[in-house]
Amino acid sequence: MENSYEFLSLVLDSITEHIVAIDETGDIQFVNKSWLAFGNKNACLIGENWSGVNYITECEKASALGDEFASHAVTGILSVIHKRKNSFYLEYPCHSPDEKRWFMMRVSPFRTHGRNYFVISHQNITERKLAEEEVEKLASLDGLTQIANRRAFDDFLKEEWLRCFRLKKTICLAILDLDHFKLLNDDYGHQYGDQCLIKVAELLKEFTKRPSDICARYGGEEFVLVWGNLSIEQASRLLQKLLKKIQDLKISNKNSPVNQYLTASIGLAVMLPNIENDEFLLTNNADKMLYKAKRAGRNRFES
Ligand SMILES: Nc1nc2c(ncn2[C@@H]2O[C@H](COP(=O)(O)OP(=O)(O)OP(=O)(O)O)[C@@H](O)[C@H]2O)c(=O)[nH]1
Repeated sequence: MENSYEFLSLVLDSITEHIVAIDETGDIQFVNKSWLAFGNKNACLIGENWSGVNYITECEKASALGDEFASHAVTGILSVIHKRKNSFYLEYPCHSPDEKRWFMMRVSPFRTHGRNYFVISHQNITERKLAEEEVEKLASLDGLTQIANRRAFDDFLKEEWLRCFRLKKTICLAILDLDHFKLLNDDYGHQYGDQCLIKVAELLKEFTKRPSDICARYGGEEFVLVWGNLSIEQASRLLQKLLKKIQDLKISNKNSPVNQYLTASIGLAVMLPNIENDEFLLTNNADKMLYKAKRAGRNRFES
């Protein structure tokens, strides 16, 4: 009984991985129940009518429609069929309209009755992928304010700099430092200070909404904003508004010589990326402008 076709196909039908076996030409020879059930649930073109269907041709059709993972799958399957690789695996997204899903596809060969066959299995790896996404997100966020941290900011700036270089567009960078924050901490306590940092970060998000923008906690009571493809005039208008909005938060800082409410100083720099400058120079310039704003009396921006 244990060696019978019925017994073995029941075993294959009981596992959750979607399994399909093909021959050297790509023609489907066997599918398990999970593979059929997934196809039926997801309106796949091949269902119960799998006999005589060529798996590689179907992947090529999907690839021609722009599915880049189908194209990788074809390359991988052929590399095992042509013995360039012993096995192949590929992780790919397969999101449905209402849930995120990822699968891992594995291709392994076997030989029987003088012919070569290939098992292609698809395993749902969504749980692992979601956990990885969460870890990635946590690693790029500042723990207190939940906006980007310095590391994520550095990565973003590098990318955005290159993008503006290619597009020949200016990029603006502003470093914002809260004024007399030490007095605020001393007068109202560190926890109050923490809440203020959270409120300011929330506000900065409002000013950096495009995909080419970012706000980040640069360290302590210092924040940084980047706007790709923005002119200095546009950035200046945004910063005027931002300075006002920070004061409008009405966060008490009673002993500040600048204002009874929390204020900020900002250094703004703009550059048209080219081969003679880089993002570090942009940051340095903004830093110098911040210093100028502090010396000029705070609660202002300089560029
Ligand atoms: N509550 C809180 N305070 C912080 C945090 N990080 C840095 N600080 C405080 O921010 C203050 C920064 O002080 P300074 O560098 O002297 O600057 P400042 O008092 O803001 O003065 P200016 O920048 O010159 O206007 C220090 O008291 C730090 O302890 C934080 O995460 N939470």
